Amino acid sequence: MGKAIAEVLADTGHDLGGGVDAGGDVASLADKSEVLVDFSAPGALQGNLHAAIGAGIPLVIGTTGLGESHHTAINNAARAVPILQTGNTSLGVTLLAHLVREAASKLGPDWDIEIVEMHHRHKVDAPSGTALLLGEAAAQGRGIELADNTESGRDGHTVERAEGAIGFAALRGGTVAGEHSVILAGEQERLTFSHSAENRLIFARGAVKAAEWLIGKQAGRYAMADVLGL
Ligand SMILES: NC(=O)C1=CN([C@@H]2O[C@H](COP(=O)(O)OP(=O)(O)OC[C@H]3O[C@@H](n4cnc5c(N)ncnc54)[C@H](OP(=O)(O)O)[C@@H]3O)[C@@H](O)[C@H]2O)C=CC1
Ligand SMILES: O=C(O)C1=N[C@H](C(=O)O)C[C@H](O)C1
Repeated sequence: MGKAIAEVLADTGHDLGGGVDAGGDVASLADKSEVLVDFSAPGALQGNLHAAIGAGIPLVIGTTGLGESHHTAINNAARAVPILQTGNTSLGVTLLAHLVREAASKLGPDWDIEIVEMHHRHKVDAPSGTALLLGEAAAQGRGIELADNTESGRDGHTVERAEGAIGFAALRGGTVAGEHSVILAGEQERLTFSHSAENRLIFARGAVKAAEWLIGKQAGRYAMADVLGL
């Protein structure tokens, strides 16, 4: 993603302050930057939050595989600086989440919701951040807590799917940039909402747009839907 963002920045005329890999000096980078963009690994989050707060600059977080403690740390840091965190920076997925929330709010709990995703062989986290974002949108539409209604990886199950559950299935292979489908399965009918990322540049473009939008905002936690006015 670092390379994709550098490519987009070159096209938009922004200056790239630099980049850090694991063990890099993110605090020094933040000190000479207007905004930080994080596509790395959950282990880098704490250092990135400290760097953004230390420099008093906004932070865009695209890193996935975040757990509850990471989200608590983001919420705390967002009291000091503006932070936008999202499992997917693309325009298409942001709109898709909006549509899924709407559909789930209109259809009753007898419509089972399953989320299927496929990514390249190098991806380490599952389900993807996007799948979780879409699951969260479906749960919000349905008025339930995702954490209490998730079925993920049914290997070894000998029971029926739990009523009202939101199911997740993850496939990995090849060079797939990102495929997501949300299936709403009712009695004798089925609705499928899908998004296909043909290239990683869509995520980079969205991240740059988010960074541009975040500069000058008040401290707080933001999402891609705020950038797109959804
Ligand atoms: N929100 C979105 O729209 C998208 C999110 N992503 C997410 O972004 C993340 C990165 O994806 P991708 O670019 O494919 O991954 P890569 O593995 O290609 O790159 C990760 C980069 O982060 C660096 N890194 C790893 N750990 C740390 C650390 N502790 N401190 C600082 N840097 C670190 C790595 O450095 P080194 O090489 O030294 O290990 C590497 O440069 C993933 O979580 C992915 O799911 C990806 C695409 C879109
Ligand atoms: O790791 C990736 O490649 C991607 N990660 C994000 C995710 O976890 O959903 C976004 C996109 O699907 C690509």
